[in-house]
Amino acid sequence: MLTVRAPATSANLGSGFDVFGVALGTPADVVRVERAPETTITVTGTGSQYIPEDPDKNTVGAVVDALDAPARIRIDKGVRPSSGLGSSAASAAAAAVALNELYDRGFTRKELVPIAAEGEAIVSGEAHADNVAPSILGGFTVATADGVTQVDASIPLVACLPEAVISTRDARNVVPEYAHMNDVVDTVGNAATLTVGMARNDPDLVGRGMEDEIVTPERSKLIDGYDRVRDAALEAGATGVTVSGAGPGMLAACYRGDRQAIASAMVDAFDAVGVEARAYQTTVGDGARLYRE
Ligand SMILES: Nc1ncnc2c1ncn2[C@@H]1O[C@H](COP(=O)(O)OP(=O)(O)O)[C@@H](O)[C@H]1O
Ligand SMILES: N[C@@H](CCOP(=O)(O)O)C(=O)O
Repeated sequence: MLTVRAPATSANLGSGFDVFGVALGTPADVVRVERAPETTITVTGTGSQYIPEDPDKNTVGAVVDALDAPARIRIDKGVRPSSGLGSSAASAAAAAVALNELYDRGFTRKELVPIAAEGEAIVSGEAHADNVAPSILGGFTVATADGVTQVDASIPLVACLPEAVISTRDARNVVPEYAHMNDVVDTVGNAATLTVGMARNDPDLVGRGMEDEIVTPERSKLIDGYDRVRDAALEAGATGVTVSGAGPGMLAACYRGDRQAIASAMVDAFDAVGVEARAYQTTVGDGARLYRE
C-alpha cells in the first residue's frame, strides 16, 4: 500500500488567473492506494458526504484512467470541497503521485501535472492546472499551455474559509469574456511584481502583485462580506488580499508576526456579517509527499 499527502492550494493569487498557484502548508488530503482488478473509491473526512465515490465523477477516477492504473483507493479529505482551496485538485494530485509509483509508470512530477489536471475537467469543465501543479510540485507555480515553472518560496499566508460553498464551475461563469487594455496592462504589471516577490520571498511585493481588476471584482461579489473581510485583513497588516481560487476562501499574504492578528480579523469580519469562518495560518509549502507502508 502507498500513501500520499497532497496539500491544499490557492490558485490565481489575483493577478494570475488560471496560471498562478501556491501550495499551502496546511490543510491536506491523504490518499491510500493498493493494486486491484477494478477501481473502487471510498471518501472520508471533511465534506466527504458531498463527494461522489463513483470513479466517473471523482477527480481521482480520471487519473486512474489516464495512468491505466486500477486500484482500491481511500481518500481522507482534509481540504473541504467547494472551498477555493483546491480540494478536488488535492485528491487528483495525490492519486497521480501514488498511482504513478504503484504501477511504476515512470512519469516525472512535472509530467504528472497534466495527468492530474484531467480530474479538474470532470468538476469544472476545464483541465486547468493551476491547483494540481503546486499540489504536486510545492512552492509557487506558473502553469501555462507550454508547461509549469516552479519556485520554492516561503511567504506567510492566511487562508480564511467561510461556511459557504461556491462551485468552481459556477464561478467560472462570472469571469468576463473581454477585458479593457488598461486593466490588462495593470494585471500584467501586478503578475510580474508578484512573481519577483515570490522569487525574492518578499511579502510586500507578493501582496502588491495580488491586485487584479479583471476577474476578482466579479468573483468577490459571490462572497458575502468580501469587502469587509478584505479591509479587516489589510488593517491587521496583510500585504495583499484576494479571492482564493474560485472562492469562497480568501487568501492574505503577510509577514509571519502578523498572521495571528490577520486570522482573527478575518474570522471576526465574517462573523460580523453572520458567516461562520475558520482561518488557516500557514506558509507557501511543500508538494505531495509519498509514504510506503
Ligand atoms: N476527490 C474529490 N475531492 C473533492 N471534490 C471532489 C472530488 N471529486 C469530485 N469532487 C467534486 O468537485 C467539486 C468541488 O470542486 P471545486 O468546485 O473545484 O472546488 P474546490 O475549490 O474545493 O476544488 C464538488 O462538487 C465535489 O463533489
Ligand atoms: N483557476 C481556477 C482555480 C479554481 O480553484 P478552486 O480551488 O476554486 O478549485 C479558477 O479560478 O476557476
